[in-house]
Amino acid sequence: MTDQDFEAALAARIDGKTKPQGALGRIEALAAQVARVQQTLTPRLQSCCLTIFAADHGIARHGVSAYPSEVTRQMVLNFAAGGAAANVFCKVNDVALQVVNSGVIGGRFLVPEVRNLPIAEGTACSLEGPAMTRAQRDAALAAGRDIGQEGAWDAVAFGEMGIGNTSAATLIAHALTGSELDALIGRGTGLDDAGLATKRRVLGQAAARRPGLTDPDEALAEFGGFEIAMIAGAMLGAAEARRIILVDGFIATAAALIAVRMEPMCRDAMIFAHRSAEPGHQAILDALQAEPLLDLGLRLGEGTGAVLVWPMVKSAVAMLNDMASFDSAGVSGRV
Ligand SMILES: Cc1cc2ncn([C@H]3O[C@H](COP(=O)(O)O)[C@@H](O)[C@H]3O)c2cc1C
Ligand SMILES: O=C(O)c1cccnc1
Repeated sequence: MTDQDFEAALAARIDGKTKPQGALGRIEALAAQVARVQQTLTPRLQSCCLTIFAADHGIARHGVSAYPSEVTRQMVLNFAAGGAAANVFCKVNDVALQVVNSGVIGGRFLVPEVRNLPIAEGTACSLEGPAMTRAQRDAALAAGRDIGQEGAWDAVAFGEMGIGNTSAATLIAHALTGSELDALIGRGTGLDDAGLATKRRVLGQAAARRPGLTDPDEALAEFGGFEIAMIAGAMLGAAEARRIILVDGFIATAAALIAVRMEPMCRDAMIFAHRSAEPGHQAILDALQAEPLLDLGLRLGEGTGAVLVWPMVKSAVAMLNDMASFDSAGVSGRV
């Protein structure tokens, strides 16, 4: 079947369902996207796995977050114990969850629920030099790519935990979108006005080290985090495996922009879940020409927003597969 024939058959199948044409709005577009990714008019969308990547950030020593770096490790143990927002949302929505130590300060985790794949115990501080070496970046991308391809999941979501990672994502967004740095900086975990002023000063100094940087590989090494690099790699791997990728908030979307700049085709597999309350998210979404499904004022990360849209995407595919057509149900068409 040619692409044109496939598109015509897909449109006919959706328009033939027992509803006024277009009446399921963006649910129809979602169903069509999944059909295109899987290259079938009868896509399958049964299983989803959220992988949360966790890592620490050298820049967090400079007062850019409302919380200390120790929270990264403490939250990983909370994920392992099942107590975080991401755990609760996964359980309710039948999404599997795994946690990866991409580079948390304090060494390996000794609980079986955490996969230890650390690149180092946190990045270097991007105020002083590159956050990671090129070798570390490439190792993180490769580890992520493997995770994006493993298993038999129909859909995947990627979350993150890393105190200071709104700073890393903001610096990446500045480099890759060309938006003014100040317009991208937000309060992250809830900085007060003094904290926000500090964050503006610190990020301004870090960005000034590499003015005019636009290359995604370079931006990732200069400003990234190990969790952000692994998410970008995982998205590349998942797209290659023709999996649907549910893209979470500000940090996950910054990783998505890196992945798309590295390999534009992977954009086709991405479903953008929600618009984060972090102000820089919109600029990244614009750069990706993405209109997210939800706008709930979320500003948590962990993959929480991505998991919330899983039932919606599954519903779209059920519409395509299970809903009756005018013909099959004997319902009269338009006059
Ligand atoms: C208890 C707690 C749970 C979290 N879960 C996700 N984040 C989110 O907040 C952090 C980014 O914000 P910033 O750049 O301001 O540090 C990341 O760890 C992100 O995953 C959390 C933050 C905290 C404090
Ligand atoms: O939208 C996000 O991903 C986000 C926003 C604030 C803090 N952590 C994550």
